[in-house]
Amino acid sequence: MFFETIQKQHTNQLPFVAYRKPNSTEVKALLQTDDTVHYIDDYSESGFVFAPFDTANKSILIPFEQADSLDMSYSNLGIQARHNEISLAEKNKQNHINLVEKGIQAIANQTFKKVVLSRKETVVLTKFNVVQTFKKLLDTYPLAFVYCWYHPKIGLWLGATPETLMKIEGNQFSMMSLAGTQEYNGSINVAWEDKEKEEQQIVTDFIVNGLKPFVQDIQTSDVETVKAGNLLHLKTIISARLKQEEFNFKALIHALHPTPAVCGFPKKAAKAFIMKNEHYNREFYTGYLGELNLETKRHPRASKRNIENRAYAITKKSTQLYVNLRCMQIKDHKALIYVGGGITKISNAEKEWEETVSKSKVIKSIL
Ligand SMILES: C=C(O[C@@H]1C=C(C(=O)O)C=C[C@H]1O)C(=O)O
Repeated sequence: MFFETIQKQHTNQLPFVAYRKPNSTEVKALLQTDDTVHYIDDYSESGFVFAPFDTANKSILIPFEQADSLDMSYSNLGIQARHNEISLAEKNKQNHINLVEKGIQAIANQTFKKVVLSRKETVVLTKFNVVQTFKKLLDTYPLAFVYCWYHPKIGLWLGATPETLMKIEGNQFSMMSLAGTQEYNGSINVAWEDKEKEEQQIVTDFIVNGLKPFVQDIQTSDVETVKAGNLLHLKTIISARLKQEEFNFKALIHALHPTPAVCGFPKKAAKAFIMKNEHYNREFYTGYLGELNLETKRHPRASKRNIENRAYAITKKSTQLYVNLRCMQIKDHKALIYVGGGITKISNAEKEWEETVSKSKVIKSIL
């Protein structure tokens, strides 16, 4: 029923999102009942947010109140997509290498310390089915946040991202610093080079500094190696307590998004370089998505003698946002696959190209 309903919603050209959180067997969906485009204004809204890279553009909301919600238990069928070798257009390669070299030069000129440079790759689809593709992503990437998002006036996006932007529950707050990439070759006990360590440290430092006006008791975990599909990354979790529950969410988002995991440092100079030199529009790639101000009611545990307690429910608000990576947009019978990587002064352009090729396989392998 669940997948048929999504299919029907898509056929009827009505907005929806279907998603599964990392390591979970619950797949949820929100189905909007008309095709209005709802925008985020001050982040007090509640619903599923779909935000672009560029904060100059608006973030879209599927409001919980104006959508039917569905959920189902879905377990991994163990189907693993094959990582086929794909022939690559040489033109893409030269363009990306030129872009990365320009970035390295700008770092040498001290315009910024880090920049994340990306590209878009097109795969022509001979056959495509939205539900089948979503299921393949669910089966292949159980540890990722897997989603399928559709709005007839905006587009169709699917992805399997390894990166959490932020989680807020009551006044508990956490963010992930994820950067540095190498191919997974059977073990996560690997050594990392200085280039990867530095680019990840830049993200952690940026988050810790940017958070200071909003939180207290900041704690930073040890740096860990994590596996995401065919890749390994470096990860740190930064946790803290919000100074107050009614904080300025809009100011927090503007201070932290886009982080140097997807943009660069300092943010303003790196973003200006991206806008000027990438020569394509990232749209929602390297934006973020997820549940915003989801209210859940929990009944306190009542003892047998204390049945009347059950009448009281505690309402909790939670927000869980993910960075939109390892994603694609489906448009005109084509899959547009978005991939990028962090550049520092010691980057090697050829290696950066290969990193984007590895990242593109996450999506290509399920097409
Ligand atoms: C930009 C992407 O990924 C980001 C960049 C990484 C890197 O530079 O090593 C690693 C993880 C992500 O923070 C992408 O997947 O397109």
